[in-house]
Amino acid sequence: MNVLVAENLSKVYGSKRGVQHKALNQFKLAVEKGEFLGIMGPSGSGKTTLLNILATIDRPTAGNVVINGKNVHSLSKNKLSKFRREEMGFIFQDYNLLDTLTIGENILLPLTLLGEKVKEMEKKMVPITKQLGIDTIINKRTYEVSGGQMQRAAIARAIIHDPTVIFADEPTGNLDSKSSLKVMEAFSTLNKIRQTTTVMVTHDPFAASFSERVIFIKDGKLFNEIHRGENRQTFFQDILNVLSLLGGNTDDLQTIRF
Ligand SMILES: Nc1ncnc2c1ncn2[C@@H]1O[C@H](COP(=O)(O)OP(=O)(O)OP(=O)(O)O)[C@@H](O)[C@H]1O
Repeated sequence: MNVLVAENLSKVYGSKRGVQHKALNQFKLAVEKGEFLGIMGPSGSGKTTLLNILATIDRPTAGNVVINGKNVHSLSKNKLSKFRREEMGFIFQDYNLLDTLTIGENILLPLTLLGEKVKEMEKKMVPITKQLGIDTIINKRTYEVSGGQMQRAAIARAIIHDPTVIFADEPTGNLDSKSSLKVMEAFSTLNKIRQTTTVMVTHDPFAASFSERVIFIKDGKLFNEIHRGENRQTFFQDILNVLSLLGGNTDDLQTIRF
């Protein structure tokens, strides 16, 4: 069953000089329930534009996004805010945790906004923080924990209200290779256990190799897509092969971790 469908998405940006740029061109995408999808492509290919439109942060020039049967860009402002709170989770490169709250309070934020009882909230938090290996740091502040721990807390926050879909934007962008491994292992395991649909944009082939399918974008269009088999290492090599065919910004390949 598809929980996220994008139909013929186009995005045209205008420039000050009146020149138009087509960042997305009739883009189609269908994501199945529980799938972990990676989106890759050279700098400027349209990844962020696509993620922002899917996550309702930006609007398409043409086309539709249907999540859980709802045409999200046609919802009223109030209905869209409610939909975002209940059905979406977000993970950002720079974690976006609030420094004034403890790690636990940050994780519980989506449930606090939904008005859940404290006991219920804590019951939900325990298995998730254990799974992510951050159950011992919930009373700490952000400045007392590492980047990897902050990103695992951000993952817990994104998943705690059981959203229909999680959108992740470069989740390993600020992490070293050891932390990236821990974060991606925990993230993909949690995604499998809870069957939470995940859409992740990344430049990092190592992070992408934890997805079940990777789509590659070039000039606002689908360039290729590959599926993971049993072996993550083989998938990693397959991703590198497509990236070398794709060309683009060679800086992207300098961050590769083997
Ligand atoms: N607000 C905007 N106004 C005008 N052009 C834009 C705007 N946002 C993006 N673009 C252009 O649209 C194209 C796609 O940009 P986008 O940020 O989606 O690419 P990307 O694949 O995410 O790149 P990167 O990997 O560098 O983040 C680029 O050519 C970019 O310059």
